[in-house]
Amino acid sequence: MASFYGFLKRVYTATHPPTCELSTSSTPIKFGILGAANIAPTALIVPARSHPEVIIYAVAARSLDKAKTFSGKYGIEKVYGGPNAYQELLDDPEVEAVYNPLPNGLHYEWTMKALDAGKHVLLEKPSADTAAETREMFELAEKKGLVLLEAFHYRFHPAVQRAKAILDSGELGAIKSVEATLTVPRGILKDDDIRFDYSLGGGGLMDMGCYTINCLRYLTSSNPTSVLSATPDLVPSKTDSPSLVDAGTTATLAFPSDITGTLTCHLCKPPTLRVIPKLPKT
Ligand SMILES: NC(=O)C1=CN([C@@H]2O[C@H](COP(=O)(O)OP(=O)(O)OC[C@H]3O[C@@H](n4cnc5c(N)ncnc54)[C@H](OP(=O)(O)O)[C@@H]3O)[C@@H](O)[C@H]2O)C=CC1
Ligand SMILES: O=C1OC[C@@H](O)[C@H](O)[C@H]1O
Repeated sequence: MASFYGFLKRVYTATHPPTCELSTSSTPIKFGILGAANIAPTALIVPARSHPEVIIYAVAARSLDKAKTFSGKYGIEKVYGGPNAYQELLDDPEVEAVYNPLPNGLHYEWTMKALDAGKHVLLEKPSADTAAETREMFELAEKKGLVLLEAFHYRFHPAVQRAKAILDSGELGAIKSVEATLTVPRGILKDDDIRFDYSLGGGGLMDMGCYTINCLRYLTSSNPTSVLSATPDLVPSKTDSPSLVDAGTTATLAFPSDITGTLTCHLCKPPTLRVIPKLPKT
């Protein structure tokens, strides 16, 4: 009972973190946000309130009204709105770091522009549509001495780090197989969500699947060598052309040392009560 109470308390504190005074001893890093995205308050604006070393200084949105409403709601000082708003934010010399929560298909373009403008970037996952684009972004950041970080928050969770430490210690013996599952229950995402739009880098594997692939690679400390099987559940097409995006995918990948990794991801999974990790079949 005490641990359940502790769990509720941790969830509450995570969503309602304490606020703090701005640091007087150092100058906080000024962040600008590209797009008034749904995820921005949860991922950055609210958590930043308990970090005196960071200030959310500016937001840019394609509509000035939307940008103003957003900045008013979250107390953001500087507002950019209209078709050139993103570039205007990047041109603002006060902005030192940029948060890029644009649709996946725009990550590469605006991260390259932000790096070109000399800004550090916190980039939403998945970093880009292709490995080549991702490499280019990280190479540019390195060349310019800027920080570019993909927002895989799960990598900072103590539970994941503990699981990794146990596996790395060898106390369970050699890894034989790893499973990673991440799904969104049906009915949460609307049909017009960016996640279902191929032209914006949508798809279940791109959205939830990027976590599961990342997790398999992280826990096995290796990269897959081949795809043993992959079964997409395609979003029904609204036209005569075949659907280009998956709502979800299940795949098994081969890793070095005869390890297999199985991933399951889905954006509209029928409701399930399974939230507790299950033990592997022996
Ligand atoms: N790390 C995490 O836990 C999470 C990460 N994400 C990632 O964050 C990103 C954004 O997700 P989410 O906040 O849910 O998405 P939203 O649809 O809420 O936000 C996307 C933003 O992109 C801007 N945009 C620019 N061009 C377009 C376009 N052509 N069509 C649609 N939007 C456009 C919009 O900004 P404007 O205001 O200028 O109109 C909009 O606010 C995704 O990459 C997603 O994978 C999402 C949720 C959780
Ligand atoms: O963490 C997340 O949860 C819900 C997803 O759709 C989102 O894009 C993802 O990053």
